[in-house]
Amino acid sequence: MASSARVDLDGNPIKPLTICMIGAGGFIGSHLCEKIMSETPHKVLALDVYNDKIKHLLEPDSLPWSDRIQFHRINIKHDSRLEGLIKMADLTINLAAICTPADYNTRPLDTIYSNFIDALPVVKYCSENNKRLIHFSTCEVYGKTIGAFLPKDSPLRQDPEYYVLKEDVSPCIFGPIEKQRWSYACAKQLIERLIYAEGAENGLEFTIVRPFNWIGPRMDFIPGIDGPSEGVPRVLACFSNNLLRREPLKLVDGGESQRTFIYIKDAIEAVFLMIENPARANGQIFNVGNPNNEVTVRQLAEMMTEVYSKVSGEPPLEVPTVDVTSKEFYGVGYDDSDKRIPDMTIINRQLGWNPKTSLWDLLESTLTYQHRTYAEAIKKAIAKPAGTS
Ligand SMILES: NC(=O)c1ccc[n+]([C@@H]2O[C@H](COP(=O)([O-])OP(=O)(O)OC[C@H]3O[C@@H](n4cnc5c(N)ncnc54)[C@H](O)[C@@H]3O)[C@@H](O)[C@H]2O)c1
Ligand SMILES: O=c1ccn([C@@H]2O[C@H](COP(=O)(O)OP(=O)(O)O[C@H]3OC[C@@H](O)[C@H](O)[C@H]3O)[C@@H](O)[C@H]2O)c(=O)[nH]1
Repeated sequence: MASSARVDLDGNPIKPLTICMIGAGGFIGSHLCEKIMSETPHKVLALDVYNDKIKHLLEPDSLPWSDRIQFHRINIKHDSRLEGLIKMADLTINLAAICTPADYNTRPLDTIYSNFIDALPVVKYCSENNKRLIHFSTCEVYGKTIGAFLPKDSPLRQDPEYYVLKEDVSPCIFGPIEKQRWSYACAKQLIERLIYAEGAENGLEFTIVRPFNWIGPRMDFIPGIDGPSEGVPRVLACFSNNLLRREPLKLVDGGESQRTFIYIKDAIEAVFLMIENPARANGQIFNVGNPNNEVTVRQLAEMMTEVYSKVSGEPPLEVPTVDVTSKEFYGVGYDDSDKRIPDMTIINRQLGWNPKTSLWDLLESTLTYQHRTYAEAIKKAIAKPAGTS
């Protein structure tokens, strides 16, 4: 229910905002728009090249929030309407980016342009027009952990000092230039530094968000169903696709890398607190993740296999996983983050936020969605003889 009697964490009333959301048609944007429409009186100017994931919020005109959301089909690379839309808003949230690892080493130029060059005018227009900016960076700016460089049997590898990632302490550790995987992380790091400098020198009011593997419904695409057959999405969609097609899940380089996964709905709560508590969020860089949900990619594959079997009623495959090299899977120039545990001190102190959902529970609701949304379409696609349309 939209209500104008909302209060912030300090008990002050929150005035209705106009938010210019760039990349609103993506995974995170769609969840943010959904919650803003159903729970607040705020208006959204939704900018993206696509709107499939927010169609349900735009049509029909009779929706209760139809006067509070406007879609603008804009490519921010070249559209003179961008500054005008930023000027119309109180706050800009920039989500637009190429952010799938399969692109970082195969399309490094597009990746660097998208994550750095294309974000420049957004930062400039916010700064020049005294508009607040919430910019989406990434946990990848930390790169590898210090612990990754210790001998395998070093007891220091167990010491959190060597692996927990802290916004104001941890270094950013990337591989060599020929490992083009780091094109994304490096571009994101430089735009963070630029935003920080705009804050320091020109008084830009900013918040930087570093998401740690947010997952849930509507993430990426299922190859051959609502995205290209040869496309490689992020791991949730890769493994969902394998499960839906009853193929073994592919473990890159043994599936030894570790990640912490957070449910999109928990993470969106954190973004809401940032939106509505500018005095506590301005000038801050926030890790947003769930340190309690750590697994290796192999463990993720095993858990997803078990959960999918439960929600679909289909028995798991006898051989549920298969090993592939990163060169086979991603091509030359791939590299990986070894481990990603977010430190939560700053977000706890500033916003009092904590994630809630366990990995099992978030996989259960997400895979239920994947099964309901895609199982029939996959069956039809598989039944169709090759070459027919
Ligand atoms: N999902 C995660 O776990 C995660 C982790 C770390 C960082 N992030 C960051 O969060 C942001 C959003 O991620 P997401 O998971 O929603 O990705 P997404 O790909 O689903 O969303 C990005 C959206 O930006 C749009 N976009 C890209 N370039 C554009 C352009 N030139 N003009 C207009 N629109 C453009 C895309 O069409 C897409 O809808 C990105 O900046 C990403 O780097 C996400
Ligand atoms: O089929 C697959 C897909 C992926 N993987 C592995 O699973 C791990 C996670 O892969 P993801 O595709 O989710 O991407 P990563 O976690 O490496 O990076 C992500 O991190 C945060 C964001 O900035 C981006 O969304 C993305 O860069 C990697 O180790 C990858 O090699 C597999 O083993 N099999």
